Order: sequence, then C-alpha cells, then structure tokens
Amino acid sequence: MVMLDNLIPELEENMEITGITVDSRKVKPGFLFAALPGSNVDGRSFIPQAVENGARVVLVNRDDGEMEAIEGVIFVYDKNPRLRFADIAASFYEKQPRMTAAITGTNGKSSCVTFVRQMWSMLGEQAASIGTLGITAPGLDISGGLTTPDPAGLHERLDEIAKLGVTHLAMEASSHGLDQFRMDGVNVRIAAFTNLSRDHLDYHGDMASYLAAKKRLFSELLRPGGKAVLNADAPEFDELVDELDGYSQKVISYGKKGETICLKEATPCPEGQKLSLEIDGETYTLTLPLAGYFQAENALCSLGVVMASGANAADCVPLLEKLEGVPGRMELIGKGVYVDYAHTPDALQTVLKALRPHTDGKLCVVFGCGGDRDRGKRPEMGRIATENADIIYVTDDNPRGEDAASIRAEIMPACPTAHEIGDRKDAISQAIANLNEGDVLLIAGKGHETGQIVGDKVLPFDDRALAKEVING
Ligand SMILES: CC(=O)N[C@H]1[C@@H](OP(=O)(O)OP(=O)(O)OC[C@H]2O[C@@H](n3ccc(=O)[nH]c3=O)[C@H](O)[C@@H]2O)O[C@H](CO)[C@@H](O)[C@@H]1O[C@H](C)C(=O)N[C@@H](C)C(=O)N[C@H](CCC(=O)O)C(=O)O
Ligand SMILES: Nc1ncnc2c1ncn2[C@@H]1O[C@H](COP(=O)(O)OP(=O)(O)OP(=O)(O)O)[C@@H](O)[C@H]1O
Ligand SMILES: N[C@H](CCC[C@H](N)C(=O)O)C(=O)O
Ligand SMILES: [Mg+2]
Repeated sequence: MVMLDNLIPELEENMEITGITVDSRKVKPGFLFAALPGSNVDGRSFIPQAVENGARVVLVNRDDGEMEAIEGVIFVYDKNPRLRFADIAASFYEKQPRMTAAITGTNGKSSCVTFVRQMWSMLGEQAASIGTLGITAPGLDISGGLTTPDPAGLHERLDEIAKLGVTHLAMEASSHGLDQFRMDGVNVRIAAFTNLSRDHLDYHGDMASYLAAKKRLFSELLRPGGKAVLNADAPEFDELVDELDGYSQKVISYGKKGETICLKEATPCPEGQKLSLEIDGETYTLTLPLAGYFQAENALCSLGVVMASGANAADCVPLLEKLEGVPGRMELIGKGVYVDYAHTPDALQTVLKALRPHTDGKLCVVFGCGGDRDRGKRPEMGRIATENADIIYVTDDNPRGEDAASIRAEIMPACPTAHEIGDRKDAISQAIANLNEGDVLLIAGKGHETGQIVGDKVLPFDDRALAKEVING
C-alpha cells in the first residue's frame, strides 16, 4: 500500500494509490494517471478512458487550464507534469540501487553501460545495466523497450533490482529521456559523457537543443557530491565542466587530453589493441580485447565510471583485458562479416575507419536509414559510405511510417555507385555472396535488433542470425 499524500497535498489523508501510469490503457482501479501533453496526442483526451478504468487521481498540465470536475476523481495541476510524474514515480517505488551511474552521449552509451556492469561484476558487486539492450542484472535479462524507460517503468525496475540485491547500476540517459524528465527521480551519483554528433534532429530541432538536453544530466540530475566522467577530447568538455557545481562535484577526465585517465598510446594488434595509460602518475599497459579506437574511448569512459564509484585504478585497469564485446556492436559474425549498430553519420564513419586496417581486399557496407527520423542524416551517411567504403549496398532499416523507397532516394544521390537493394535480406545475402578473400563487410544500422519496423508492424528480422545463416550456407 502506497501513500503519497506527503508529496501530493491534493490527496485525501491516508489515501491509497494502487499504481501510476502515463498510459490510460494501463490504468487499473485506484491508479494515478498522468495525462501528459505528447508529441502526437494530448494525454487529456484519454482521461475519460482512464477514469472508466478506475483512475482516482489525474495529473495534468496546469498551463492547459482547469478540468471539468469528475465525481470521485482528484485533479492535480502542475506546470511541469513530466517532472512531477518522475518525482511521484521515485516515491511510489521506494528503492533504488545505491550507486547509480548514468551515461549520455550520441554514441557509445550501450557499450559503456555494458562494460561498466561487467567491470563491477568482476569486482564482486551486484551490478545491473539498463538501456537500449534492455535490463541485465543477476538473474534478470529482459530485452526491448525504450533506451531510457518512462518513469513508472523505470522506477518499478529499479525497485525490483534493488530488492534483488543490486547495489550498482549503469544506465543510459538518452536525450529524449533527459528532455522528457524520464529519469529526474533517479539518484544519479555518477554522470558520464561519451561524445556528441548529429542525431535525433527530427526531435530536438538543432544541435544546441540536443546538447542542452544532454547537459541536464550534469546540471540538474547529478546529485551534490557526485562525480562527472567526461571525455576530455570532446569539444564539449569545457561546456560540460561549466554545468557542474565546482565545489561539490568532481571531474574525472579521460582521453588523450585526460587529466585523470590519460591515453598515451593505442596500437591495433591481432587480439584488439594495446593501450598505454597514465593514471595518477602511474603507467599501465594492457591489451584491450576489442578492435577500433572508439572502443578504447568507451573502455576508458567505463574505467572512469568504475573509478568514480570508489575502485582503485590498480584494481580495475586489469579488468579491461577481460571485457567482452557488446552484442551487435562491431560483432564479428564470421569470414570478415561484421554487424554493427552504426545508425548515425559519425558512427558509420567511425566503424568504417576502424575496419579499414582489418581489410586486405575491399571494404563493403550494407546500410539504410530509419524512417520517421532525422532526414538530414540520409545524404550524410551516403557521403560517408562513398568516402570510406569500396562497395556499397543501400537497403531498408526500419522504414516505420515512411515509404522505404523514398528514404533510399534521399540516400542514393550521395552514393551514386551504390547498389540499391530495398529488401534487407536480399541486400545482405548478395553482399556476402559477392565477398572475395580479404574483403570485409559491415552490416550497419540494426546491431542487436530483432525486428524490422514497417508501418505499425514489427516483422521478425535479425542481421546477426541472417548473416550467420548465409555465411554457413
Ligand atoms: C517522441 C517520444 O519520445 N515519445 C515518447 C513520449 O510519447 P509522447 O508523450 O510524445 O506520446 P503521444 O503518443 O503524443 O501520447 C501522449 C500521451 O498520451 C498517452 N496515451 C496515448 C494513447 C492512449 O491510448 N492512451 C494514452 O494515455 C501516452 O502514454 C502519452 O503519455 O512518451 C511516451 C511514454 O513515455 C513514450 O513511449 C514515447 O516514446 C516513443 C514510443 C518513441 O519512439 N520514443 C523514441 C524516439 C525514444 O524515446 N528514443 C530514445 C532514444 C533512443 C536512443 O538514441 O538510444 C529512448 O530513450 O528510447
Ligand atoms: N565512442 C564512440 N564514438 C563513435 N562511435 C561509436 C562510439 N561507440 C560506439 N560507436 C558507434 O555507435 C554505435 C552504437 O553504439 P552504442 O550502442 O554503444 O551507442 P548508444 O549511444 O547506446 O546508441 P543509441 O543512442 O542508439 O542507444 C556502435 O555500433 C558504433 O558504430
Ligand atoms: N534509438 C534509435 C535507434 C535507431 C536504430 C536504427 N535501426 C533506426 O531505426 O534508425 C532511434 O530510435 O532513433
Ligand atoms: Mg544505446
């Protein structure tokens, strides 16, 4: 039984709330329903359905005016109902892991939360991660959902894993999640930043707003006394430092320019790459079992997070040698075929450049662009493919509500020599069939995904399974 009358003065004394949700379809008797103004519809239009399903309390946007009274229903008005809902969710589900790190950045979040979880586990902590790959905790592995879940779903999980004994959590803070106040109730003790490049401009409009959403993690979510783990090589480094309270919040900087964790050298080798680091005047050399300079950056960010949680460099640097790759992130399927989640221009360029040294013959790429997402990415990804690959196949990647051929038509002018094969299965099959000895093929964009979103349907589709099947004949 949960009482929220301390938090919501409008409630009757000792009034019981049985559940909370932003979705009228999930309301049950005794629930609080947050009727949020959305990007497609206004949640207020679902109040009758929510009330019919048993909502006792309805949270609405104060700026949208007063509601007509409904018998038995208490309206709660707030000028920022999303933020209020996040606070309510944090109280409704009382427990959270005590050491929570949130990682933001355009690329590398999923990789870092996975690496941090692995390192904490190796140190003997009960550790979990939440993000694009779902939730992973000891005895729990649930895939799917948003990268940063909505407050009700998020806090339900935090409570569940904390009760299972999880003390350490690494979670992805997506820019949508930050902008929509999804994680404002989370007790963030460590905030980390990987990098910033073009993505999600369909939602944020411009790069300044996109960065502003990410900055919230440091200026508004990181708790007093918390630590920020920042990429010193990123142009945004100084701006992010400025977001912090310089008295109580400390910076752990990493990268070639890192003051805390300084990367002296990264040299590719058959097992991955040899790294030389300087931390607190000590030099460490190690072999990171992952290829690609970007993975070295992600590994250092993860090391910074684990150090921020209190571990000594000497204890955690050797753990980098035992990191396991992340599903669908530059994952070698076999015979020079890699599956990767690059779906932004920067990621595509990064991964193609990372694969070039491993290519004796031609470097080939299969990619497309998602529908209902930033259209400006399309020609940029076409240009990057032209500049960095030798053979290009343009195909479909989650067309969603758009016409797939029209999406391809926005990519093709930037890579006119590309083969256009809309059907992703055909594109992958042909690309693999055309490979010669020494060639490398990158299948980009879908990584771990197991479905192709066409219209409002999710059709089963798995790049990794298909590539394996084609390679093995
Ligand atoms: C653009 C966006 O982020 N939308 C999210 C947002 O929806 P919205 O508020 O705009 O929704 P809306 O459809 O206008 O509906 C308004 C309100 O009416 C409610 N409603 C709607 C229908 C109904 O029958 N009853 C009802 O109560 C909805 O629950 C919502 O609260 O809030 C919803 C509830 O939390 C999210 O499910 C929804 O995510 C949609 C599905 C989505 O695709 N989001 C993606 C873009 C996203 O968030 N991605 C990020 C980043 C990914 C990454 O880079 O890794 C992520 O964190 O996953
Ligand atoms: N540090 C990095 N710098 C540049 N590109 C990277 C970096 N890390 C990963 N990538 C590229 O971005 C892709 C996605 O990586 P990852 O899933 O770790 O990022 P993410 O931030 O979680 O992405 P999303 O926003 O889609 O959840 C990788 O498959 C790779 O192509
Ligand atoms: N979280 C990202 C994932 C994109 C994955 C890619 N396969 C695509 O559909 O564009 C988004 O929703 O924009
Ligand atoms: Mg992710």
